[in-house]
Amino acid sequence: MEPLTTPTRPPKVRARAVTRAFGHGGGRVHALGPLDLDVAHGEFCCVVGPSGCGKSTFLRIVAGLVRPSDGQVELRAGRRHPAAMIPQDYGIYDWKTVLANVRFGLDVQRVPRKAADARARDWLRRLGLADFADAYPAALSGGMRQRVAIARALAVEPEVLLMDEPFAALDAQLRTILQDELLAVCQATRTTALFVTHSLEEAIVLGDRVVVMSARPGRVIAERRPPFERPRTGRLRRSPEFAELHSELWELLRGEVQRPGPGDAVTARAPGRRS
Ligand SMILES: Nc1ncnc2c1ncn2[C@@H]1O[C@H](COP(=O)(O)OP(=O)(O)OP(=O)(O)O)[C@@H](O)[C@H]1O
Repeated sequence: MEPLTTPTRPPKVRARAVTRAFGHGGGRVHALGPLDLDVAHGEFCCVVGPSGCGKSTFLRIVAGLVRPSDGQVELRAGRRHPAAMIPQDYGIYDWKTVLANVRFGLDVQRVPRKAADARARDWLRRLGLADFADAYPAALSGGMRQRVAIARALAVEPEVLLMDEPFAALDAQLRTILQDELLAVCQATRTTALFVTHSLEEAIVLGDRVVVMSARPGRVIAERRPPFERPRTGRLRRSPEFAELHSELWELLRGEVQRPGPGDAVTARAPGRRS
């Protein structure tokens, strides 16, 4: 495995020996770790790994939604609301208009209504939703709902954007378009991003770094830096370097997918966990 790079500034996210187990006794599942990961300021870090290896669990730990069983996660940020998360199901509210959904985080932060409306409308415009501010989510397509979720997360100007397979439910064309849009926005705002995906293609296109996790309990087994300059565009998908990296990472992942994991019913104590 290549060593983690040492950023010149302290990492924005630092995870050390993070483990998480669920359940008790014979039904205890060792879901994650021990996992070490640094994400540098402004870095777009993609995490890939076999299904059930603990990717979402790790993201939720970084978001502060789940506690690790052991280990530490530090999120170095100057603001009160440093991180925003886009969950798999988008997490938008059907009873609120598109504008109110995008403004939601700003309302929670008690940003005055006029300023919050202006910022929300600006994000709607950037994501091509300006004409839908007063619509309700039920009237939107899947891709538009996804854009609302992205706009809502970015409207709070988070220092760290956490995304859990945000494009999983979309068709291939729309996924490509939204990948390019996300890339453009994150490059422009230099937002630090931790992005979980099943798709190697997506990870290579978006990531400054692609981190590969083992089968459950997920640990970092490899990381690669896609050799593409920024600003990037989706055209890099057609380059030989892309194909080469994709095939290398796919071999690594295939080994993990085929590796028999510990049975869910087996008692598995998180390594290093104090009893
Ligand atoms: N709240 C929970 N209670 C019990 N087990 C859980 C809980 N959350 C996750 N797990 C278990 O932890 C393991 C890791 O789950 P997690 O959702 O983090 O994996 P994942 O890598 O994100 O999977 P996928 O790629 O399929 O979304 C799985 O075995 C899952 O069943």
